[in-house]
Parts: sequence; C-alpha cells; structure tokens
Amino acid sequence: MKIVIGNDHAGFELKGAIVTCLAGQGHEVIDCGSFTTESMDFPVSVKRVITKLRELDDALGILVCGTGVGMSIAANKYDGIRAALVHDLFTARMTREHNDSNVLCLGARVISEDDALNIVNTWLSSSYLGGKYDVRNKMIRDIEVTEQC
Ligand SMILES: O=P(O)(O)OC[C@H]1O[C@@H](O)[C@H](O)[C@@H]1O
Repeated sequence: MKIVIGNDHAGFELKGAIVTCLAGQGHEVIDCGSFTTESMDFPVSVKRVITKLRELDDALGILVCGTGVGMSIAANKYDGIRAALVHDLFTARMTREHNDSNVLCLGARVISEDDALNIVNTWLSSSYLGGKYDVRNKMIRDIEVTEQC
C-alpha cells in the first residue's frame, strides 16, 4: 500500500522508525516530512502530505508531531481528509472501521515507539465497515460542504 508520511522536529525520530517498519513490510512509503530535529512548523508538513495524498489513488497518510493534536487539527481543515489522532489500539481499529479515517496522527511525546508501531499496524490492517457508518460519514461530509468558508 502507498503511505504518505510527514513529521515536524518532535516527530522526526518516530517517523523514521515508522518508515523503516513499513518499508520492511513492503509498503511504498513517501516521506514528505522534515529530515532533521531542527524546529519547524508542522502545518508545512501537513500541507505537503495532503498535497501528495491528493495526487495518489488509495494512499493513506500518517502525521507525527509532539502530541499529534496540531497536525490533526490542521489536516482536518482539508477537504476530504478524515484525520484521527490515535494513542491506543482500540481507537486505531475503530477509526478505520467506523470513521474511514484516511490520515493517522500520532504524538511522539505521548506514546512509546513500540506502541506507535502497533497502532500503525492495527490502523493499516483494519477496514471500513460501511453500512450505517456511511450515513454518519455522509453527515460529516455534508458539514464540510455546507459550512465551507
Ligand atoms: O518543540 P516545540 O516547538 O516546543 O513544540 C512543538 C510540538 O508541540 C506541539 O505544538 C506539537 O505537537 C509540536 O510537535
């Protein structure tokens, strides 16, 4: 699967571990993040990841900063992006099955590398269930369309 990943300075190390893990599993990982621990503004990485996601078919995104909060807020401003901030395995599965999330946000200063890798693997191996969740997701989509500013 194609995975577009991005990070800021706080997410640099964890991003590297995720890239290594996913590449080792045979995924095509496109790294649009920053490549140093030098302080940078995470919305820049978010924009690069979303731009690349829009060029690709069937790709998923992963964003890593200190808490994952800022990146999830920024990513959800983009049309068609359903970004989920996840720090546990249950939510990792639910947000794919129920919300059809297409971007995973992680906080490198919140969870361990092991936990993050387990979350990434759970998220990637879970699938959207559709059905009644389509109704709810369409309601969210309607907000995006009608509240556009
Ligand atoms: O290292 P500094 O710039 O203090 O904090 C940046 C981090 O704090 C939060 O806003 C974000 O998670 C970002 O990654």
